[in-house]
Amino acid sequence: MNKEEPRAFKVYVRIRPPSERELLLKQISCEHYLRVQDEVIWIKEQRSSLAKEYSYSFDGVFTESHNNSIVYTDSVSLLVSQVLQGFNATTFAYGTTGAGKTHTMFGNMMLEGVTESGILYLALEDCFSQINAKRSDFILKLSYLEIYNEHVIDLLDSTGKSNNLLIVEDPIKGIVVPELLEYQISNLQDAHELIVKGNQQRTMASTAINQFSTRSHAVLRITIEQRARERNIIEEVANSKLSLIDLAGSERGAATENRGQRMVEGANINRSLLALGNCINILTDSKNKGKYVPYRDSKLTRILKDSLGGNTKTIMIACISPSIIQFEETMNTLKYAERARNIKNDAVRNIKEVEAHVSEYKEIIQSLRQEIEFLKVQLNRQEESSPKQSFQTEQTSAKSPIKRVRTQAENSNLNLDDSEFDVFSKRLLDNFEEHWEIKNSIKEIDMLNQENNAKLKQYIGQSESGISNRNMREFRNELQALQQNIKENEDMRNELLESLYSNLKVKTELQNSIGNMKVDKKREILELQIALRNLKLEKLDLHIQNTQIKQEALKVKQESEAKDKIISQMKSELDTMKKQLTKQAALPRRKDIYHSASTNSFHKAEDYPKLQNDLSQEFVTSFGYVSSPKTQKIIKLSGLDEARRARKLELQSLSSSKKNIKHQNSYIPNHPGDIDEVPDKKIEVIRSSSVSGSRPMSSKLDSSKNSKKGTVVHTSVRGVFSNLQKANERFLSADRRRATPKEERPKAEDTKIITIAKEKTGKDIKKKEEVTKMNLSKLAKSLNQRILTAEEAAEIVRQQWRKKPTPLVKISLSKM
Ligand SMILES: Nc1ncnc2c1ncn2[C@@H]1O[C@H](COP(=O)(O)OP(=O)(O)OP(=O)(O)O)[C@@H](O)[C@H]1O
Repeated sequence: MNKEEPRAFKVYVRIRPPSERELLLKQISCEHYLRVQDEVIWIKEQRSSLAKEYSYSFDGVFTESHNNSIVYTDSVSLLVSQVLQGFNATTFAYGTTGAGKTHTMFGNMMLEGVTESGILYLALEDCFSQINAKRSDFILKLSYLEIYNEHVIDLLDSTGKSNNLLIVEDPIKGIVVPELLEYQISNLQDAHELIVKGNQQRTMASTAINQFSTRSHAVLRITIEQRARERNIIEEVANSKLSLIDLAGSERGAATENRGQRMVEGANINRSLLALGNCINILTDSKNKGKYVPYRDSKLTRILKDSLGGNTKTIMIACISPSIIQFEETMNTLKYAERARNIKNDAVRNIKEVEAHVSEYKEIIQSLRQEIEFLKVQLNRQEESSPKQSFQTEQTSAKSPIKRVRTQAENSNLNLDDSEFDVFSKRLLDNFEEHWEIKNSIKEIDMLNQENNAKLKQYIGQSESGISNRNMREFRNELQALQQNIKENEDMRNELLESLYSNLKVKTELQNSIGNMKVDKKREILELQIALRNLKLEKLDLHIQNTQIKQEALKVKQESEAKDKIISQMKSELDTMKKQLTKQAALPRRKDIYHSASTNSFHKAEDYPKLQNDLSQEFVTSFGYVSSPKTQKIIKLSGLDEARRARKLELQSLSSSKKNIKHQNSYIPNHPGDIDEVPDKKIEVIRSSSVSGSRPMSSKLDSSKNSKKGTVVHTSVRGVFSNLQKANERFLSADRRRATPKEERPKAEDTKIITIAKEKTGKDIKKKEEVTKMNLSKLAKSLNQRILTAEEAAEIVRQQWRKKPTPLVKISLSKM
């Protein structure tokens, strides 16, 4: 089993051993029906001897010979260490009823005399032993809930009052159930006691398939707060959560033979598993980016939202039966599980979604508040009005689209007994909550489609401006998928609007019934229940607002820190620039020193590293003149454009002060120190550039003006000399610019090159760089010049080197 794979969503399959009943009824023939090969399961159709065999691949497959301990070590154990590093993690067992989910998660803890611990217990054990070995302080809290018939119930609240809790998407903590009880645990024993307590409350029943069938989804959650123990370490707090989930089993009505309450449970279980399947289907297809994921379709998918498309490392253990009778169910589970492997958990997306929800909540709560107000007004009105005003039609509110039609039957005073009242109250609150969920879903779709439409605009803009090198087919597919998703989101929105309409109809009926209630006390209770729900929402709203404010404050703080960093960077750049300018002002003096230090105008070899350092700085600042594309990029990246501009101005003023310098043959001096001292001596034309470089084309052409014979245009120097040669070139380039009067500066020459190149090659050339990209030899030939080979150039350098024992290095070629 590959434990090191970085995927955040992994799927394992577990085949349980055959039960006594299955063996008795000879429903097992594993060798023909199910085959396991490493991480692949082969399943054979049973219809004929030529039946097809299908294969499904997973992150691991466990067979009947693997007990819970092996399953844990090879799959979930890695999650525990990750949770202790600060990651969120979830493990859930999935499968049909009786496939072994509860056994996998709890072992036979639910039964008398535990013989095999489940993954949940093993994970906690591991957690505590790892914590003890760590040098941090941990605070562990445990909560335990079940989702039964679409209600969230706190299994640790023995009063039984926490039976319909709200699920909220907290901007920081992710999915939470704020009213859920959390108990701090400090050892395994504490955890065990709480789990046993919770299990006693869990809804279980006997079905035709499973004697101890769990009829609800159970979510055990451990939240972990971690602080470094050492005092000298900056205090960091890591919060993470480990969720261990035992899902209720999917089931076919016919197979379970369920009736009455069991059937209602089954329908709800199937509904939530169907919703889970729908979410998985959308999340696993890359074409579905931007498509609405209906997490709100069930409480299960709401709770699992973090674990499916969010910032959580998740392991799904799909449990299957070895019985041939379960062929269809096993096939479905395997298909479902293999598909789930493609889920990609994406932390960034999750955070973004959470942020978007905060403002939505406020609006929805506001509208709910208005509705409750309306409800209260209606109740008051009802009290005031005579009971004999029986048949009437009225508008519920100026803004509300619902027309309230009261039937005679409704008007006959409602006298509910206590159990009827409870059912009524439950219907009312369910309706209230459904309303909330539908409205949230619509808001989410609207937001998503807003984003999608903005993307669509971008796509269309792209196609209008023409996609140069992009694969057209790929582009069209993406565009099509986006359009399709927008449309499907719209369809979903329309469906939700219909549901909202039905919800409002039911709500109107319920409101009417409240109005007709005979016993004032009961009416009051209902009113209070609604008010309570409303208050809870307000509390949540405040909490979310508070979190949002904190987040914004944090963002502002981070932004201002980033700004401070930029400012200090800019300051240090400014300092560097100032230093360079000071150096520049002192340059004539430095030239004198260089010159007088060596009678033959060359520097001593030992001066070279220092010189090279000085030169490279000058080279950078005289960027406008020397323009190797790589250097340009580096300079741009380092943000020195500004420095360059300032430097340019400085150079301009320097060169204008030298306007009177007499230049004899070429604008290229032999050496920095030569300009003032030896204006009349024969000046050597210095060429140094790599063939592929874009540098001093201007000098080449200029020097070739008077020449008919092959004047050297380019020399190519490689090997040991190339670095020295480049440094020399930089030196000369920087100096050349300073020494060259404005009118002779390469800019004009660049234009000249381009013009000549254009004439000679017939190509439309706009930039100097383009000239170098052209066939240089062709250009050189047309200009009656030739390019030196690398060997020739190297030889020239070697000769120079031999002649002068301590040269800086330069390639000095006389004009022919
Ligand atoms: N790996 C296993 N080893 C031994 N017995 C197992 C194993 N898996 C399941 N069983 C047994 O099979 C029966 C059904 O298992 P379990 O209750 O775990 O199924 P389930 O998938 O949770 O069903 P439901 O969805 O109805 O709750 C139980 O008696 C259980 O002890």
